[in-house]
Amino acid sequence: MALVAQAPAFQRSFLEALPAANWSHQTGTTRTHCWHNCQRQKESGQQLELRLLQSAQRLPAACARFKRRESRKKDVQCSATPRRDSLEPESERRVQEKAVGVAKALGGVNVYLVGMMGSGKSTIGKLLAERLQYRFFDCDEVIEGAVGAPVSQIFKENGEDTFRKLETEVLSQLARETRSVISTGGGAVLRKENWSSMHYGISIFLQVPIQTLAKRVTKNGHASRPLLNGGDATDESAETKAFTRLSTIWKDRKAFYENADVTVSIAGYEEGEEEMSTASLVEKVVHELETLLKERGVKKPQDSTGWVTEL
Ligand SMILES: Nc1ncnc2c1ncn2[C@@H]1O[C@H](COP(=O)(O)OP(=O)(O)O)[C@@H](O)[C@H]1O
Ligand SMILES: O=C(O)C1=C[C@@H](OP(=O)(O)O)[C@@H](O)[C@H](O)C1
Repeated sequence: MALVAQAPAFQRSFLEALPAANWSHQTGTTRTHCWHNCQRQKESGQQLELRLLQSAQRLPAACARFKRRESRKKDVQCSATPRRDSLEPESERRVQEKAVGVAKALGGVNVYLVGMMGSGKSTIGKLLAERLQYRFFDCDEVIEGAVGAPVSQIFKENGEDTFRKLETEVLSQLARETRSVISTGGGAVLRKENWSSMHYGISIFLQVPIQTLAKRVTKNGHASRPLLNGGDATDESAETKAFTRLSTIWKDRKAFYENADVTVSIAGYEEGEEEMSTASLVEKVVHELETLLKERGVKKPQDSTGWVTEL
């Protein structure tokens, strides 16, 4: 336990939270896995502790890398291609003006996006961050950067519980940031500790009909979403299977998502009708944020020239 005892507080709690002998690590260019290694090599407890310490140390570095990368970005690249219409010039002017006012009124407070997998947290999060002139973090990507393995692999080889502990650690670190939009994983709402982090900021629940989610995740393939049990995206019934699985997950999580400060729903379009464009959705999110700030009685922010932002 020597290394654990010497580690700084955050790393100590992180190390203690992780199940022993259940971790992924890199050796040179070949990724191997502790669990299998332990079986084969019967590694000593100290070697394992060293590995865990190294992984824990990579978390702040992964957050920092993410921060640098995002701040360098000029154009936001979305992972797929949802309709990203530009708004009419007048709407564009109005929403941008509104976003400036909202960002001032937020005073650096973080915005967390929660919602089911495929609800658009990453896509909308990046665009919202652009509008607010905030940085953008995707929790899953920060975890993947720290561990050096995709989420699906962490689930498969280390188990969901280990992933959830990492997710909690990342959220607690990101809560120390300011002026950030944070896209959480779909299951982040399940843990009370995560809400302790998210309650430092404002949480927005992106509510999307299950049928739409099923279509989106099937189109994307399930590889990156282990909870959908790796259904084959080319299988004709894949969407039906995804719908069934997502419906069960939704039933278990509905109440947790409803803890969010704001709900932005894209329900309301009919079968066959096109999905709401991302630009309109971000406009809606900015509007809901403004409404919330007004309800909370946030004072109209005033800049040094005495100009008052109209909320
Ligand atoms: N408003 C939208 N209209 C159409 N497709 C969308 C929209 N928002 C997201 N998508 C698509 O849905 C999929 C899942 O989006 P993503 O942002 O990765 O969701 P999440 O981060 O919540 O899992 C992606 O292929 C994305 O392009
Ligand atoms: O719903 C969930 O429990 C999960 C959602 C995923 O994130 P997205 O919501 O970004 O797909 C990812 O964190 C992991 O596969 C677990």
